[in-house]
Amino acid sequence: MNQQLQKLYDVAQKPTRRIIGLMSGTSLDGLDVALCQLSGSGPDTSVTLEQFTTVPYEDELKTDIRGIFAKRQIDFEVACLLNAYIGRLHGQMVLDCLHTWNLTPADIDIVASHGQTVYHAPKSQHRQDKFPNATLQIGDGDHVAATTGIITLSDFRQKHVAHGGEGAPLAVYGDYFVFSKAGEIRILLNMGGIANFTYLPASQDANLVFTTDTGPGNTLLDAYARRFLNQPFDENGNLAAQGRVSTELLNALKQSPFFEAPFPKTTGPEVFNISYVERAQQQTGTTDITDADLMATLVQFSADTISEAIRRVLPGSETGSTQQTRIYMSGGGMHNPILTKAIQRQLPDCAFGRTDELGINGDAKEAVLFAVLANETLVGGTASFGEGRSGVPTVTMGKISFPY
Ligand SMILES: Nc1ncnc2c1ncn2[C@@H]1O[C@H](COP(=O)(O)OP(=O)(O)OP(=O)(O)O)[C@@H](O)[C@H]1O
Ligand SMILES: CC(=O)N[C@H]1[C@@H]2OC[C@@H](O2)[C@@H](O)[C@@H]1O[C@H](C)C(=O)O
Repeated sequence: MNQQLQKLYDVAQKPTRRIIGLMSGTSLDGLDVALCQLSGSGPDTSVTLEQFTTVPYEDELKTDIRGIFAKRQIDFEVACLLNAYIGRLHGQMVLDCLHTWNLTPADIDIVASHGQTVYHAPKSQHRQDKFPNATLQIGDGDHVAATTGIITLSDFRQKHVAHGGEGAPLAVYGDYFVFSKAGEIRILLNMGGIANFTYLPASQDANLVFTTDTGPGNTLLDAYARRFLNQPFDENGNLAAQGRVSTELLNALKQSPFFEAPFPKTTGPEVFNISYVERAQQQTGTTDITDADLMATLVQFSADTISEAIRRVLPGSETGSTQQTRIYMSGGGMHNPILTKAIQRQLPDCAFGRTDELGINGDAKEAVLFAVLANETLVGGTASFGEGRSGVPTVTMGKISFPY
């Protein structure tokens, strides 16, 4: 037998596995690297986060990625070069982290690499009958494996699409396996570039679990922070705090068909970008509002669309429960007090916390997710979510790259 195959077989049989989860999100802030210890699978998954760091991206890399990111027309050579380059770079970043943590590649069983999303096109967005849902992540897993010498699982989203999903949010698998608790209605709210949540019923009935994107999280805030402040983001919502919400603009921003569509649904900066905001400003004659007012309006837009989506699953809605719901926040948006306070004001009946209180650092949660997904591919694969009726196909994800 190929020795690498034997190694994989051995890893799958170990009582615990050390898996490094890698996530580079739509904010392009850097690579999240989560070293996890995992045992069990499916709802019996147990995960301990041993180490976590975000390796920041150099400005030049951000510019290169932005050249092709979420754009319908791009320089294809750049995409081709970045696919290999990002794979190698992520591999090198893993090696640097291991060095800092006084570990070697031999201490790690698997790398689980999300790659960099460069385009996301669910059918509801591209509207071309003959084409299925589609999504594209680059940073090829073979390069990660060859650079680190560690067996790598990557490109997790394609199997989800192949089984009728939109390729996202994948968080639902990890959220259900790791955070579901009998007797508690939990909502896991992640606020990255795009916001999404997973609904976990108190019954823990997998058929009732579902997940959806809600629309923009930080993506528009970051785009305008770059323009107005020459900063990657509006730290602590400082600029937004100085502004007043324009109700007319806010209402126009909420007119996207995305918000009318039923759950589950996904989106990205392909839809929610500066052009989208500019069109809404032109329609409402608000092109001359101050930078602070625009930022305040965009924060309110994220907060409203997040809370309006969550409200649809609260007691009194179709779930019929009267229990209090606890919302566990994660992702960079949880550090923006203007955003979180606006959400809390809109959902006064909910209790709020962070996933940190469930043992997983909210900044690390998405990287941990990919370690959980890789673990599931190696040792699980049987957890069923109601035959995909909830948009959560029962599949294992990730392609296997041997280093040699
Ligand atoms: N102190 C802060 N004040 C305001 N915003 C913050 C703060 N810290 C982080 N953020 C926001 O969080 C973002 C990074 O979030 P995160 O790393 O979760 O995004 P991502 O993983 O790239 O996104 P996605 O989940 O869409 O893939 C920053 O770009 C910024 O908008
Ligand atoms: C296509 C893509 O990369 N989508 C991301 C993005 O970032 C947040 C939101 O949009 C989410 O749906 C998804 O990532 C997380 C990790 C997910 O799949 O759960």
